[in-house]
Amino acid sequence: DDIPRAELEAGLTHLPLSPYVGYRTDPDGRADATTLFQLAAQGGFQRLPKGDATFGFRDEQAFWFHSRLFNESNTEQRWLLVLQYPLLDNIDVYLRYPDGRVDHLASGDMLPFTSRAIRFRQPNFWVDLPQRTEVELLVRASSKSSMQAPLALYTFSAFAEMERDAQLGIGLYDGILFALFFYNLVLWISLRDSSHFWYMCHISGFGLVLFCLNGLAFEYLWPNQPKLANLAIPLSMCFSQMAMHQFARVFLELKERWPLGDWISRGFIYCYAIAAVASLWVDYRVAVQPLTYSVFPGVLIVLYQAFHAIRNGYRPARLFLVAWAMLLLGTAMYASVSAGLVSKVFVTEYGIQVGSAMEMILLSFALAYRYANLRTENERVVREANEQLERNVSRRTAELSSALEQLADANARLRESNRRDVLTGVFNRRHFREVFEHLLHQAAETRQPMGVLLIDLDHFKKVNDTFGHLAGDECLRVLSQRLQTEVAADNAVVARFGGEEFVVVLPSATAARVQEIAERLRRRIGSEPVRYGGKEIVITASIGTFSIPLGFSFNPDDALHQADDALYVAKNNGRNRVHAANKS
Ligand SMILES: Nc1nc2c(ncn2[C@@H]2O[C@H](COP(=O)(O)OP(=O)(O)OP(=O)(O)O)[C@@H](O)[C@H]2O)c(=O)[nH]1
Repeated sequence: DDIPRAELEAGLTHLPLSPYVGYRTDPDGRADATTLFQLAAQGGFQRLPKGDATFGFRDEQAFWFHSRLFNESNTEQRWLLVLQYPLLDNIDVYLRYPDGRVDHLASGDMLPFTSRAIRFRQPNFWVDLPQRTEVELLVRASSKSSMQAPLALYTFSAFAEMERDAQLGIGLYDGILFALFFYNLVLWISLRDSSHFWYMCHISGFGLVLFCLNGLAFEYLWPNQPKLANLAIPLSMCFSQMAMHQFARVFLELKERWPLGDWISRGFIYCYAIAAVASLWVDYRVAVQPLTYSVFPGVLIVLYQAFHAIRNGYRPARLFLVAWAMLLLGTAMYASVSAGLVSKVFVTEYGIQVGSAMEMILLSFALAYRYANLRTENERVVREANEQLERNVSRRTAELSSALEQLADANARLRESNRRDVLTGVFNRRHFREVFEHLLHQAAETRQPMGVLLIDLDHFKKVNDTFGHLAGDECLRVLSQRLQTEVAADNAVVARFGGEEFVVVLPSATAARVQEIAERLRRRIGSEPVRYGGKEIVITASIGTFSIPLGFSFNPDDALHQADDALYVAKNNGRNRVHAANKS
């Protein structure tokens, strides 16, 4: 019998019972207290493994714990026995006093909350420990959840003090979660970014799981519905895991950035949806055990997704990864306790709270960072679009003004070609008429003399007949060039008047000057034969001139008529000569 008895010395206010507890498994759960008290007397109980009542998921129907309590000198006689794990289904406490009396107390989350000594999230019992009396404690615990039965004795005041601190911690934690929840609710409503919505789901799912696990959900949400309290654990686990994967999908933009990772997340989400529905029917243990274990690969895959995103240059994933590492640490610690891998100490028991609180806060930062990132990205896109637009506009403007220039140019050329005779390049008759009218008007106004010459090539029909029409064309071209160069110095206007007939207007020229120029032109035409196709074509011209007397005003038709008459005389007088209308 090497398990020591728990001795309550004077001044002691609380005592964890693990070092003083022996345990025994009850595979079919049918053993009764009387038998177990006998077994205890025979040393049939073992010390706790690693000195700690944490066993993980076990197949045995029940566990029995035995301890001898001896109030040696403590003035406090009424103690609170607390079972510091809220998820045990049934707990039976038997106290055997020296006089043979056995008290039986029952609690656990399969009984309504009111069965507890104190309304508190962990099962608890009043235990009378009179001074200098050994009381035997026998506890039967059964659970479909992980088997943990850390027992402790508290005086009422010590319990109140301990609980104050614990409630403060829990309040702080839930306060952080509530604040982040509502903060992101506001962000979601105002920004309409679904990542905030999934973050809220992630927070509330996670918070709900912890609320169930630490017994507060049973205490505050459904104190009289033990069944619902038990069902809430697998359901909230499924919900929190679905929200976690969905949040990761949205935050890390997996659909666009890593479709395979997206598919894996969706796979997890579908599995949890099925598990949630299944947990309504299947046994609690069957549901919770795989769910607890599935948290490991689930969190790891999200961790890997974050790594993947960082490797592909997605900056917001960095903070996400740090946040996730915190959660991973906390979750791993908690799950390890549940699985009985590590003992229950502060860091392992509250690691999940600390880790997840850090995670939630960091994720909130990550969301803000992501938002800022998106905004900068949007601004960049808008700026680039604007720059592109400006470039396009100035290019189009340049194109347009060049087109306008070309058009103006083409218009000018068109206007010019409208004035010119196609064959010879000198002004055509229509333009000549406009200019002539203007010049006549100007001459009358400024009282300047002016001359007009009508030049008709002699026997041009014969040229065509002899040398061909193309040769005739060449003659017309060459002669009109000669006319132009000959009178260029006199500001003269040269135009083709008809087939082989030209007209020349000489502004400011006196009658003598008109005669002189006409004579010069006639000589120039006749003196130089036109060369075409190796042949020399001699051409002469008859010219009729009309000098407008000073101070007289003529209309174009009358003036031309005068010149034409003179030309007619020149022709009749034998051609190749000049005749002035004014002389006749
Ligand atoms: N090759 C060519 N011939 C032209 C053109 N325009 C008119 N002619 C010819 O010029 C000739 C003018 O003939 P007519 O009016 O009889 O006068 P002509 O033969 O010059 O005789 P006179 O004027 O009396 O000396 C015609 O045979 C027309 O075919 C042209 O653009 N090119």
